[in-house]
Amino acid sequence: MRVHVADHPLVTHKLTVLRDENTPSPIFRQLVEELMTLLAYEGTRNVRVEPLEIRTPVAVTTGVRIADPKPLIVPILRAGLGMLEGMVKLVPTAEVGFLGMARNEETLEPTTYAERLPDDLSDRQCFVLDPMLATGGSLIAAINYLLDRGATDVTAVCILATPEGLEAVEKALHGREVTIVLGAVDERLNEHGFIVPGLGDAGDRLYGTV
Ligand SMILES: O=P(O)(O)OC[C@H]1O[C@H](OP(=O)(O)OP(=O)(O)O)[C@H](O)[C@@H]1O
Ligand SMILES: O=c1cc[nH]c(=O)[nH]1
Ligand SMILES: [Mg+2]
Repeated sequence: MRVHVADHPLVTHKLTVLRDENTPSPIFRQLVEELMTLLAYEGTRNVRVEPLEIRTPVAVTTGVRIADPKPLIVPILRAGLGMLEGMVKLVPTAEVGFLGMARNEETLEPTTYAERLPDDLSDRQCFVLDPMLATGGSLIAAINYLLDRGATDVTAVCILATPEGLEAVEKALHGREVTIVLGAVDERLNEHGFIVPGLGDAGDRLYGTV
């Protein structure tokens, strides 16, 4: 498992405002989108491209374009939906699939309540979006879903993670290679399965629910 933690003052600045309990939903949503765009820059470092010859007003030159089949972006509903716009801004030709997952707040076990993905993912670069990696249960379920469909190239982008969650994901992968791009690794998981210091419940803060 490759883990990349963004080390950039703009990310830390935006994260600080995001964590603040006084930040209202509209600003929270905007910041999640902006943070995603910053993390997408790192997350798409290995996006597949193919050569493309073009003519500038001065000369013919060879550049690149994003290769077919296009990358597949998979936001995990609900909270991952807040990251989608930030990602498609950078990769507008990507296809979008969906996984709906909810964690039981007592057992902390995730259940999958919705799925809309291509059947065969064997040749797709997949980008999973979820702001929170807490126990790791939801991300493990999402990654397993994609691997079971044949995916071999999976990158997860999360805003916050815990050391415990990262360890759980690595253990569950049994050596299969996945990349995880993060805004920050927080201190720990608390007894209620929340990230400390974290930002609270990302879905509730994005969508104004309590
Ligand atoms: O690492 P875990 O312990 O599995 O926790 C992380 C999950 O919890 C949150 O979703 P939640 O279940 O609250 O659903 P929501 O996005 O609809 O609020 C979050 O967006 C992750 O999917
Ligand atoms: O801290 C946490 C943990 C799981 N899900 C969240 O939204 N926040
Ligand atoms: Mg939630």
